[in-house]
Amino acid sequence: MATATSIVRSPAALLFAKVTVSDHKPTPTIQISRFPSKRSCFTALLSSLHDNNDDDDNNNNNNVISHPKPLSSSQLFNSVSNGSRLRVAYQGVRGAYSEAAAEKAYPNCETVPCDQFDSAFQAVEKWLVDRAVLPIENSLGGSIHRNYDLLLRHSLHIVGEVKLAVQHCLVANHGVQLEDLSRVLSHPQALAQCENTLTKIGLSREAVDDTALAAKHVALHKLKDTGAVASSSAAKIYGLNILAQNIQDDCDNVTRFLILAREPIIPGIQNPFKTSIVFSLEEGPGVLFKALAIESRPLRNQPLRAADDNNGSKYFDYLFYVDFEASMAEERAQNALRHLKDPGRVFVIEIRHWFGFETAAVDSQAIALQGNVGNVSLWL
Ligand SMILES: O=C(O)C(=O)C[C@]1(C(=O)O)C=C[C@@H](O)C=C1
Repeated sequence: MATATSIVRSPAALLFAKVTVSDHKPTPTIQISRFPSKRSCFTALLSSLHDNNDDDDNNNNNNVISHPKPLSSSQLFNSVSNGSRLRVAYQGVRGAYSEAAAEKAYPNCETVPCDQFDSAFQAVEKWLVDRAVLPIENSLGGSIHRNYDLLLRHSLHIVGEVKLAVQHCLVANHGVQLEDLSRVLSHPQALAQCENTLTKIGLSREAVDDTALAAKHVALHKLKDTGAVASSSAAKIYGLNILAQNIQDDCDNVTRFLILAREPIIPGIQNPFKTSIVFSLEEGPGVLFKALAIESRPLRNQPLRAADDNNGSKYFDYLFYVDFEASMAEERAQNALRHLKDPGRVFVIEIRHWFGFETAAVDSQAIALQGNVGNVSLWL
């Protein structure tokens, strides 16, 4: 029944979670200093969501900036959702994979770009949007540690998941050839997913907040020596040329996104259900093994994907994330959790959270908000 386990070190600033789905190491990244830091910018209003007077962009503009500005934390205090269409927050700018994931989850939704993951969480909490769709793991790059951390810091509920096949393109301005490029910009996960290809081409890599932002930057600044790893839709939106398609190191490159809402879903048994739990353990040899040696685990012959970090574990507390394919409305899931919490077994210190979400149906609240979208499927 368990499908995934990852281990996250706390405190959050020292997150080193990983899932052993690949031996790819994330590419070391450098933040591009020319990009204004939006992390500390708490001043704009929601009206500027549709405002074209973007600082960096406006000075260098061509026609690529007539898109909503990403929502930043300040806007969260000054605006309200108009409640007409389902509004779904994602991190990034237009053309990011996260936007595609949001549209896959809710085809008729209004997607709302956010500058940071944290802004997307806050946008839901402050009723600016109805849902957030955020990446949590990728089949090549591993866990998105920041979102594991934010899940614990915020009080949102996982109400669904959506998997997106991610096919990266190498994009550049028209007239620029592959041999003109010396560097490439993208999201660190995207750079990691294309590591072999980029190394073969011999491009230096620089990280930005999302793939579409990389494409936008290349277009706005009319860069001749720099390309971006981004989606074909980002290339289209920002008027770039696709130099190479499907450049990820493995053609099966899938990112799993979580769908977050203010209200939890009531566990049911009609549809396939997943439950996510987060717990901490006492230190000691074999405690994780004992915790997961749940007799009621029906698929106990299936190996768990587990990640461990051998360095210095005594200095950190660890949190364990486990997803299992069962609903808390089912006895077997209740037994599994009871087993984890069994005082006779003492090693589970606390179960911090659990989230239940359906894996085969659209969340019904969203259907009500969206109107008639009965044929929508959230799942691959
Ligand atoms: O940069 C984007 O376009 C994103 O949506 C982010 C993100 C990620 O965080 O993993 C999403 C999917 C891909 O795996 C690459 C990047």
